[in-house]
Amino acid sequence: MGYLSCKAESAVSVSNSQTPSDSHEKPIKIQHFDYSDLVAATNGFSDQKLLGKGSHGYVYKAVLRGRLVAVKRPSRAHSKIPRPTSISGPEATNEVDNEIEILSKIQSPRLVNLLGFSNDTRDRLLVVEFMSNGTLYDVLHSSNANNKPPPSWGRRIRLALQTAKAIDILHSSNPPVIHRDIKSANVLIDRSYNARLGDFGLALRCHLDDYKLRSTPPAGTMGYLDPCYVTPDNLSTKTDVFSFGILLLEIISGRKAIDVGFSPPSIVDWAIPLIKRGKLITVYDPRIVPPKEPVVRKQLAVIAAKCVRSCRERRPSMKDVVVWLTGLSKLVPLHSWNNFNNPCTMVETMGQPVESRASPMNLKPLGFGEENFESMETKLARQAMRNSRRVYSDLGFSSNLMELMAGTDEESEFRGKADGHEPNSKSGNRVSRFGSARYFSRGSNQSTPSNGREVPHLIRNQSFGQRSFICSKRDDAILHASGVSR
Ligand SMILES: Nc1ncnc2c1ncn2[C@@H]1O[C@H](COP(=O)(O)OP(=O)(O)OP(=O)(O)O)[C@@H](O)[C@H]1O
Repeated sequence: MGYLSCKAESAVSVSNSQTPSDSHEKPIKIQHFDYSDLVAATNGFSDQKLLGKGSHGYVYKAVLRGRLVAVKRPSRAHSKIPRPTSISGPEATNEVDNEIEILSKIQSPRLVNLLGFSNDTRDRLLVVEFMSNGTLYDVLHSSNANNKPPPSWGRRIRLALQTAKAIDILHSSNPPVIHRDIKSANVLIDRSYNARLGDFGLALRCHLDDYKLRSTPPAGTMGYLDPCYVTPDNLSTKTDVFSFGILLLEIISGRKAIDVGFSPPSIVDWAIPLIKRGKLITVYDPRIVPPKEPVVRKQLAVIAAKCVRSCRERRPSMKDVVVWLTGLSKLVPLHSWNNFNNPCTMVETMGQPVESRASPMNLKPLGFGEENFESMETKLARQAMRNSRRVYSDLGFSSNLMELMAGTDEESEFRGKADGHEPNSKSGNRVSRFGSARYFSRGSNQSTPSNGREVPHLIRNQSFGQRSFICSKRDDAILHASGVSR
């Protein structure tokens, strides 16, 4: 096939000298596979081995050298035509070499990593890590068809965070990599239900002033494409930030980026006016109860709104997004996404939808490749969870929230509320901290150290004594909750 180039070979030699982003993972040595071995491993590219079909070609399941892998084969029929749902970028034929070139220089547990490619230059095949749990698109939009419950909020935030980390890794590499095709169909779910970013066919690895960037026509997928990206020199990392914002809206709402069943069909045109008017509940996926914690509800929506700002200079960096989502992941109870110890008790305790009980997403133990989210506080929180306690952890998150919610025109409707939520504020909202909780009685700035006493249940014991959690304003209280309660 005419699209083959020697770029892949040179990329491999570079790759072996690279260290992966996560030092605990062994670097993958990119291998050359005999074309005939790949044909044999896919039973001659049989339908039984077919995992899926994209606009660039077909993906097959195979076992190679004792390892389960995915083999990507560009379609000749599609090799010369643009992606059907995409705005045309480089020809599909170049995407294979592009993917090899990019992925051989960057490896991470947050990416669908390249394992090798075929040595036959007429039919270049990519061998990448096998992702056994489909795509984020499937998780969000095919759960009804598969008779699977939609993912819990804890799970969704975690998938969003892992995707954000993947993009941040790309943007932080030198030279930066701009993915250009961030979408839920390109986020794959591995065997431990972690999100991994894949499909680097359109990615560009270059500095912003490189000729390569300035000479590459805009590309991406309709519904996710940054409206600012109309000429090559408009490309920046903020282009990916916009697409991530769309993906986050998709995670929040459970609706597709473009869905003619909605008016307006574009998710951004539909969701952002609702968010600006403070109608957050309307934006949340109707299939499950929205996140209980108002701060989570607000902040998820605000992060998405910030990412899709029309002025790209005002969009956050992916690093900011990672920090914010990390804060949120710590506010959402661990057991809504890690409830394998006693799922039923936890689901009932937390008032999460009952369907979560049956969810393999929720019941599957987190295993190999799991992100190490366990700071000291979350370890304590996990311990508390085993004792059927409710856990929150803020880890200084409140200040991020203030920064996030205040000070911008777009979020002005949140500003008043955010001010009222300031920790230790005169409004008397209490603050508690795990292990050394300080209770603030309503209407008082006097605090009392907890000396390790247990904090009563925030929601159930609404009339708990003088040192209450101001349960009549429990939403406010939750905002700063960082303690453990029974
Ligand atoms: N590494 C993988 N492991 C398991 N399944 C995969 C893997 N990569 C892709 N697939 C499956 O193959 C399908 C097609 O993937 P592919 O990347 O070719 O296209 P896409 O991203 O869905 O669409 P497009 O190419 O238009 O962006 C995916 O939807 C997924 O179901």
